[in-house]
Amino acid sequence: MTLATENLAVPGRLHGVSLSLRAGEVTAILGPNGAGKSTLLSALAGLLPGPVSLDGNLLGQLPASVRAQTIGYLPQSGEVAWNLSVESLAALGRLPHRTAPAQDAQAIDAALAALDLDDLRHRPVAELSGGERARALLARVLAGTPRWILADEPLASLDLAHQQALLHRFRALAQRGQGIVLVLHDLAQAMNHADRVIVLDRGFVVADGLPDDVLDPVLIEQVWGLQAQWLGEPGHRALAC
Ligand SMILES: Nc1ncnc2c1ncn2[C@@H]1O[C@H](COP(=O)(O)OP(=O)(O)OP(=O)(O)O)[C@@H](O)[C@H]1O
Repeated sequence: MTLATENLAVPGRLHGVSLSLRAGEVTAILGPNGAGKSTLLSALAGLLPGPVSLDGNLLGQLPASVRAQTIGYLPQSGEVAWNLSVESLAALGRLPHRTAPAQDAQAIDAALAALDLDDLRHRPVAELSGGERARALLARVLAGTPRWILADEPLASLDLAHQQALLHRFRALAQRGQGIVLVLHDLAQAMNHADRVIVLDRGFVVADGLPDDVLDPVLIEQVWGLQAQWLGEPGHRALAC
């Protein structure tokens, strides 16, 4: 099960990106502001033109319904166009499916529980805090039970406890065979929770591999311009700058 691209170029934004992502793994896409992370994620989701393939089939040639069932995409912006309830927002994740109401309800309940939204399920999204709204938007993605979850900075506005819970949830989903692709800024989260990291700089992939191999102080200084060193034990590392 792969989501792959070959020589992907978006003028001025991405240059000759080739990679093959594997389901069952948590992949973190890292890089400074403007490096091209969101552009890459939206291209992988099929939202920009480019040669992206799912298990060898070009995304553009797959029916829209199959793409929508298979890839769940969480954009960086936390905007919600309509003032739906949290539950109704999550239910939008079921639209690509034609399953029985009971099955839909089960998927929605599971997504709301996973995001700690049970108590907020009837609340209009306009009356949520930023972090609550971010969790509600992610619930929509989880409710769709997609094989691939592509999430752009899903942890950005969450408190520490919800960040940890979500990282563990992503791990559990990967263990069940889903492909998890996260744009992150926190290198320690990538180091501790990703199976693979891809580092972008000015539109180029400059590193791709195991977190421990890729995120060495030399690369961090080269890409982020920071002198840093890792502290702590594997799985619980912290970055001192
Ligand atoms: N719609 C667009 N049209 C043209 N250029 C864009 C567009 N969106 C982003 N860019 C530019 O493309 C480059 C990559 O942007 P992108 O949003 O992919 O970066 P990013 O790595 O996700 O950054 P950040 O960490 O700030 O979210 C930037 O130089 C940005 O200014």
